[in-house]
Amino acid sequence: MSADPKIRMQELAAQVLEHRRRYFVLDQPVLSDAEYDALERELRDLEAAHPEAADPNSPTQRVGAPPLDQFRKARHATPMLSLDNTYSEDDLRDWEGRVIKGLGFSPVFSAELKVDGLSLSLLYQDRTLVRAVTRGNGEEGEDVTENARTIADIPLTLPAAAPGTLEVRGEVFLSRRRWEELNRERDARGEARFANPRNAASGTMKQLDSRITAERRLSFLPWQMIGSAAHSSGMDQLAAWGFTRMPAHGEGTFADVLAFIEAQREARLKLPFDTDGVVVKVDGLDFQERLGFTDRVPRWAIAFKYPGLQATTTLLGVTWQVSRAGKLTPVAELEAVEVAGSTVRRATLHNADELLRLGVRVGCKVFVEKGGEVIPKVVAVVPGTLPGDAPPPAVPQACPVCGGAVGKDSDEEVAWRCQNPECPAKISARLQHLGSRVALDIEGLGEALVEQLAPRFAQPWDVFSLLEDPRNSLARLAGLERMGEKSAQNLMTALEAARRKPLARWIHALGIPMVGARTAELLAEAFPTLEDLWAAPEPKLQAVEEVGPKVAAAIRAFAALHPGLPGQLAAMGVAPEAPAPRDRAGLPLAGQVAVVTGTLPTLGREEAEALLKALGAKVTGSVSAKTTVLVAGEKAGSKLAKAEALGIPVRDEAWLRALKPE
Ligand SMILES: NC(=O)c1ccc[n+]([C@@H]2O[C@H](COP(=O)([O-])OP(=O)(O)OC[C@H]3O[C@@H](n4cnc5c(N)ncnc54)[C@H](O)[C@@H]3O)[C@@H](O)[C@H]2O)c1
Ligand SMILES: [Zn+2]
Repeated sequence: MSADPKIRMQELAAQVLEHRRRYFVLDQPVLSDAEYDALERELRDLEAAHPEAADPNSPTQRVGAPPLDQFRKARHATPMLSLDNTYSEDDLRDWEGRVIKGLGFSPVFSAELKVDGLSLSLLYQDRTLVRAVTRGNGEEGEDVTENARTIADIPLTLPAAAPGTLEVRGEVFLSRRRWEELNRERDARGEARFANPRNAASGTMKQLDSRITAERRLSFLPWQMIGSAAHSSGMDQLAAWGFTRMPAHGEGTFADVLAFIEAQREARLKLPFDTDGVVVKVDGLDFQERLGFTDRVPRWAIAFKYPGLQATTTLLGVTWQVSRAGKLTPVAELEAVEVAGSTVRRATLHNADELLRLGVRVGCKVFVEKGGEVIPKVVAVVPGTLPGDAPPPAVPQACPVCGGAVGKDSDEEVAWRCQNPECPAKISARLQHLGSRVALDIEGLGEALVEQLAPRFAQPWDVFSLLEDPRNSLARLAGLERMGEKSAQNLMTALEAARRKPLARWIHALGIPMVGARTAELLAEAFPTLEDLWAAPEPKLQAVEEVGPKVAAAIRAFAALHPGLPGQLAAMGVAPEAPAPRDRAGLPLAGQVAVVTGTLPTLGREEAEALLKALGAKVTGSVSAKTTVLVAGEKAGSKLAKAEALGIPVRDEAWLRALKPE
């Protein structure tokens, strides 16, 4: 790196050009966007500080990259520019300042999500799509009309209300899901992964065979209608003519824009596709025209970018974490890197199959991504960084926590598991489940405490042994990390109360494979105590609604593995509260087996089910010969058909409400 600004500018310009080629032409970047943006920013800043030494042909003066030779080139009637962009609110305020200076007042702004794809210009003549062109270098792009025709969101013809000639610009993109699928196909063919959906979309638009493009199911969202009186009204019109409207958008004052940016910071992460910011535009065309353009960008628009969710870093090693039910998950140990404001040192590699497909080797560089999920993940290897000699990381032969054997439960299973039933790692996952809100709801039994407690117990329910010698337990608990006397006392109180929680919660809390909350509830109704459940032979278990041979076998296996459990729990003072079906006799729906389906006019599914239960009915999830009534709403499907076929009476919400005693 040179200290001489002129030489440094040349270095940077060469790097920027090379990275643009990799990104725009090859669709195989080796930097994250944030890393690339930093290079371009440094070059711009140097050029601004040393205008006399700046190269007039610098890439900062140009848009994108030249069009590819494989495609026919087409000129844009109006240049397709880029957007000025910023990561800071201060810069955004400065931009508003310049707009006010240009116009004399602060106008109405529009704000909408910045979809991370590639821009496309669509030309309609006689209300028919005649040409689709990529941005290219802004002056001319690639004619990709055949490929554009395969995109379902792009209308091939417009309704009579639309003008005969029309140019629409917008973003072509791939959903995250399609990107992942596409990468799997590439893995299978030994091709490098696309680092992100944007690269995948761009690669797809450059397919010479439009049948391939069609298979990949690209999407399109418009962000400009050339010539419309205002941005917002143009977008409304396009929506009326068959285009999809940007999912999040709004118009208003500059303060509204700032609020929109805040609101979208997290909300956008729930969308099925990537967005990298918010585009803010002066809404009115007359004002846009007064503000005009620089060589490269309009003055009337700016992109506010959220901190990039991707970074590149070096893979230092692969470790294995033993998670719930003994599953072994590979974890990437990374050279520390900043991603969206926090330091990332570890990222998930999902499972052994994905690890293999990703093709990582210790020492290579990887793209890591922090999306909507809590745990960052490794998404792809940075092309050209695989060390030649390192072997692929292997699944460990022994459990890294307990040293127990590692295996798969069945051939179809993706996950490798520790086979030791008493592995402390498993105990901690099961203890966490036991205390979770859906199970015994033991307040204070959080992750940090569970981690510390688990190694002391052979089974999760042994946590109740703490109640045997409360004084001693309190002292021990209070001595644990992040615990004090008060929280120790609270935990003891919560444990005491949990001993008398309903039987259904207890059955669920034990962690019997295949027995969820709902099955537990049905079992609790059929077997008033744990002893009864433990003693039940398979046919008796299968007589319970929703319990098939697999679930019955799982219950039997669990009981066989822990034969003394009901007695052991009773000895610790556990006395689950049995459901009270006996006093149901007088209720209007006593003895009925009900199923709810479809959308009811006012009641939610859970509310309707709760009401049915309160009225004495048993509620199940599927229609069978045992069902005595089906409560159906709008859009009821196969359950309704089945009930009708079986001659089961079908009722509606009004019927249910009428039964309810006021
Ligand atoms: N990783 C790398 O190596 C590398 C290299 C080069 C460029 N890049 C990335 O490419 C981008 C630069 O490309 P750019 O010049 O196209 O700028 P840009 O993508 O940041 O912004 C301009 C583009 O935003 C798109 N856009 C999406 N939603 C829009 C909306 N609602 N309204 C208007 N436009 C909208 C349009 O296609 C427009 O052309 C940056 O994100 C940069 O990080 C990365
Ligand atoms: Zn283990």
